[in-house]
Amino acid sequence: METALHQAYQEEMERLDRTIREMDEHLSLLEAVPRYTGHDVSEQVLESIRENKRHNLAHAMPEPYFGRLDFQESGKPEPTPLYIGKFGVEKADSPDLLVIDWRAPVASLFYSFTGGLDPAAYDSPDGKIEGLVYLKRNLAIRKRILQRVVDTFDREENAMAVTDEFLLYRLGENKDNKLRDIVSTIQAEQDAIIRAGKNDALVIQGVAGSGKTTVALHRLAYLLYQYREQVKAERMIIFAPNRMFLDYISGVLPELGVGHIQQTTFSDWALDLLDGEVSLTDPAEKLNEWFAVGPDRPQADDHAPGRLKGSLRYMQWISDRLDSYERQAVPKEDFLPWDGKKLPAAIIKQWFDVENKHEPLMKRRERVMARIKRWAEMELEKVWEVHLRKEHKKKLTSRLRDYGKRWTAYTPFTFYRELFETPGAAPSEEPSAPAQAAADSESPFRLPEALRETTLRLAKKKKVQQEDLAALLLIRERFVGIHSDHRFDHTVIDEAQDFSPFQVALLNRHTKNGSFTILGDLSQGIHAYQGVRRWEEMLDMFPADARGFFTLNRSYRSTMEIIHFANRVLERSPEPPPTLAVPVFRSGREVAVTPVPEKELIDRLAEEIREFQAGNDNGTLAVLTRTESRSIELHKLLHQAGCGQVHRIGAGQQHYEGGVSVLPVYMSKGLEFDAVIIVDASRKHYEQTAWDAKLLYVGCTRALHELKLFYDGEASLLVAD
Ligand SMILES: Nc1ncnc2c1ncn2[C@@H]1O[C@H](COP(=O)(O)OP(=O)(O)OP(=O)(O)O)[C@@H](O)[C@H]1O
Repeated sequence: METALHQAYQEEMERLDRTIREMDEHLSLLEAVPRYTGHDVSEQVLESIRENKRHNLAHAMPEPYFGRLDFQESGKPEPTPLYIGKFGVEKADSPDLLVIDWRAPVASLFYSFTGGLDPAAYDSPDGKIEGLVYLKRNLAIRKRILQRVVDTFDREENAMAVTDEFLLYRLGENKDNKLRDIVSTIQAEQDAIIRAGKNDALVIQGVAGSGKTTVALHRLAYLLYQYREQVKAERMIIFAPNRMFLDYISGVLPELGVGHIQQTTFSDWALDLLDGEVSLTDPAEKLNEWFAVGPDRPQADDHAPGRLKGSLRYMQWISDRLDSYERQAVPKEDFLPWDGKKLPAAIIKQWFDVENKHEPLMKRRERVMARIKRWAEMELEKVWEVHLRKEHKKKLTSRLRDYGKRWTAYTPFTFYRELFETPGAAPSEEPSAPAQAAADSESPFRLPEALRETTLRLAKKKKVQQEDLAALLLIRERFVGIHSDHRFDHTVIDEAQDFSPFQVALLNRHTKNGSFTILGDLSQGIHAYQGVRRWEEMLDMFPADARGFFTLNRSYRSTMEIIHFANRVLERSPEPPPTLAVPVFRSGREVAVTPVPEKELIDRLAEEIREFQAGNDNGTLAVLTRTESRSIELHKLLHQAGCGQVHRIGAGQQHYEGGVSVLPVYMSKGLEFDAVIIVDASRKHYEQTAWDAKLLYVGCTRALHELKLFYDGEASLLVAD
């Protein structure tokens, strides 16, 4: 066995030497060709191919490949060793490949092959290709030096390695402040998602740490490679919960050689489209209200404002209002440019309804108004008497102005605000167009009076809440349409359990062919006042033959001890989930639930932080609090206790710095830390409710290697022995 390993190592060293030499030579040849900057199109194309090769060679050189698969295609005399890397690399003197891009069809075998002597197959552009796998080998190369060789399958022994040594090695590493790529250790169930067809809306339910975010980013890189003629990076978009999270994931795509993909939050994107017409209320206010401790917290049921305004019924209600407005927008009176001349209302309506039918509403209004003016001017030319014509002209100008006033030009916000002006949406004496429309509707949807009042009160200050944004964008779409710059080839929604069906339906209108990757975890649905309860709320929006539902149950982030502990928290919830996370076989320290009286807390935390910093150079540690005010308090006290650099993460945070951080649990969602200390894990702070269980679950599953919980008084029933 030892000799076999030694031989394999020797063989791979030689192969690596040859590969790097060839790559060096190839790069030198390409560098020797002067860069073309002229206007000849075919020369430009050749230059861009050369530049792409230079880029790939330069980026691939330090770690040219990470895997080898010996595959004998049916009908071929012998197996061919295929080397798989982050970038495809051609030989200098032929189009043959030295290294195969991980996204190429044949490379899928490296990920999907899980052992056995039976033929394996992959989908190529020419159809299914079958053959036999002889060897699957992982290789770690760092800075051009071969460091490890691990065979996970050898046909002669017909055995798949029991544990994926390579995966465990990667998972055991400490993490810094950025998420990393996983190309060398993508698992079969993740690969199936990454390579799923472009024109499907994929919804992925994955337990905490199952690689959802990572997989979604790899999927983007795959789509760009596989459908390079149809999708462009600039027309792909990732929606994430906050800017700090975007900063945290920002390294993965460049590592995969992919740039220029739009990355935003739904609020930022919406406010940008609304051209600064409205602003949002401070999100911290809402978070503090929803995440308050004890009876002060509002009920997060279907009547919560976010659930109501995020529902498809609300979307329908807005849409009905717009339909009604469309039916009634044209004034009912004829247009009289001057006494004795008339443009019948029926004709104006015909211009609006038929001739400009496919234009958005405000454009139609503009066009029809211009046409009325043209008509009147032509009529004016027929008047020969000069002084009469002058008089008519004057009249025309003022009557056009009056007519325009009767046909209000709304902005998305002014239209939306008017919907809330009439109590109970009942018609007033002189109803405005939207209020009249609201009254006319047969839709059974009624907005609760209190919500109407709050919305109106804020609107008077030109403020809205996050849950109003989808409605405003829907109105905007009907008023001015969607510009091609705002249509996406593919849309990723991360932490989608916190998105509302209305938001997804709206994004669907901006996304070509329903091409989506929607990922989340219902067990982490801590924003229950706005998010979904069941994935069907989103899935049902897409045609049955153009959607896919995947589940990821293996958790890669945390040790077995942490996952088992976090699972127990969910099991003690009044609403336990149907499936729990399955950890990979990686063992670490036991989770500690320790009583720490309040007066000793700061000293104890300071000691933990110092100990951690002494043993972990670039490690990350998080102190997770139940509320934001508590994190402000602890941050200050730790600072006074001389704890050095401790970052506080609040609602408006833009960057994640790594190191030691203090933050409320709800802000930690999506992030991960080498070690986590949850403070206030007491009965008072975490009750045995479904929501608190989710909150605590999120906190526990942020830890990679070590988890501690401190409580004062009685431990929460969710974690007590
Ligand atoms: N196949 C893999 N190989 C190596 N590491 C992996 C693999 N899959 C996931 N990981 C690691 O597991 C961790 C969790 O990944 P990620 O954040 O993408 O999961 P998630 O499902 O989005 O988590 P959460 O829902 O808890 O935010 C990351 O450190 C990631 O690098």
